[in-house]
Amino acid sequence: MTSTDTARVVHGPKRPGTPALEARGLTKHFPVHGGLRRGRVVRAVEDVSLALPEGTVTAVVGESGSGKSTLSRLLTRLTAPTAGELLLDGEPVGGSARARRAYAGQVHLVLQDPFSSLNAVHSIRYHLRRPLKLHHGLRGSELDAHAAQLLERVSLTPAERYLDKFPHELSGGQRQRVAIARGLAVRPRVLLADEPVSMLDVSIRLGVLNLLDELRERERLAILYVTHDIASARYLADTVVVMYAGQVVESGPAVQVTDAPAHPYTRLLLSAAPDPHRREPVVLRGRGAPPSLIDPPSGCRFHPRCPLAMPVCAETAPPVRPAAGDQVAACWLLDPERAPGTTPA
Ligand SMILES: Nc1ncnc2c1ncn2[C@@H]1O[C@H](COP(=O)(O)OP(=O)(O)OP(=O)(O)O)[C@@H](O)[C@H]1O
Repeated sequence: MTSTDTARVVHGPKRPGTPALEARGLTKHFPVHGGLRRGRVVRAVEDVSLALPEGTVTAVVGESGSGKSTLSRLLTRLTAPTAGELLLDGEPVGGSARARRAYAGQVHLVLQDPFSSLNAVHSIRYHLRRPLKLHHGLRGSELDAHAAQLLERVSLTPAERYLDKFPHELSGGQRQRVAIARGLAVRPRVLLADEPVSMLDVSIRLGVLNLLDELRERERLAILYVTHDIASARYLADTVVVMYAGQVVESGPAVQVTDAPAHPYTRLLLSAAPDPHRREPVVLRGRGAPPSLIDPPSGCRFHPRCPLAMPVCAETAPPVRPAAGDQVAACWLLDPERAPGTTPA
């Protein structure tokens, strides 16, 4: 592969066949409504192309404000894109109400805070029976049998112990499992998990990550794992996609990206030693701040913070280039003609 500035690079696990979900050139600009910058836009996500094949986990990592949540909301269609398109099983996703309902059945969002998605006044039985009724038309004893199966699929066993409990009677990890079980009731093919463990105690995070891994393996789900914690991304994901200031700066096999990062920003993320007790979004203090997404820096958006920046970095955005194998990065250091120690032709 040579410079890829003319061809669009699709980030995500490399698997033969059609991905369950694919994003092409997803872009989101939020209009600014008040203040001095009224009429301008926040460039939250810029031209992101991503493929999520079944049976794989793709992690999107980056510090606070890098656009991770906006990307996952674009993938759920909760946010309308400024540009770009989504393909489900290779077919462009339609805009009709029917197409939206079908999409919502296939692509499920797992929220950070399971409390916000479970209703305190209803039992677990109610939460699980409802989607089974609405989406699959189940009735009577079938409902309880299927609700119990859902709990077993998320390792809440014996199911009878949980069915009549209320959300507040469960631990955070158990609530997240119930929220995932309820999502599974609709039989999705894609799970979008946005910081699914960041609000849980450290001791139970691994259990929920392992559950996601089981679902990937056993049910062949395509999973997007959004996190600020690059160490957990390495643990769970096949592929890591690193975002900075709304753009993908690097992607590739998780072990490769975390063992031998090609982009200086990925190195910076890795050097901010992951604190497993961290609950708040990661901000890399002491090394400058992420840029304004209303007036992003010219050239490479990372150049004002980059310890290795060259003059070209402030002038021209770097194309995405191969680093090693399936690992790619958008950095001028990967250009043999620009890297330090070489003489431009
Ligand atoms: N509805 C909105 N209107 C205007 N700007 C928004 C909106 N939603 C997000 N943004 C802006 O888009 C940028 C990306 O935000 P986003 O929440 O996607 O980042 P993130 O990486 O998920 O951060 P965090 O980890 O803190 O949630 C930020 O500058 C944010 O302020």
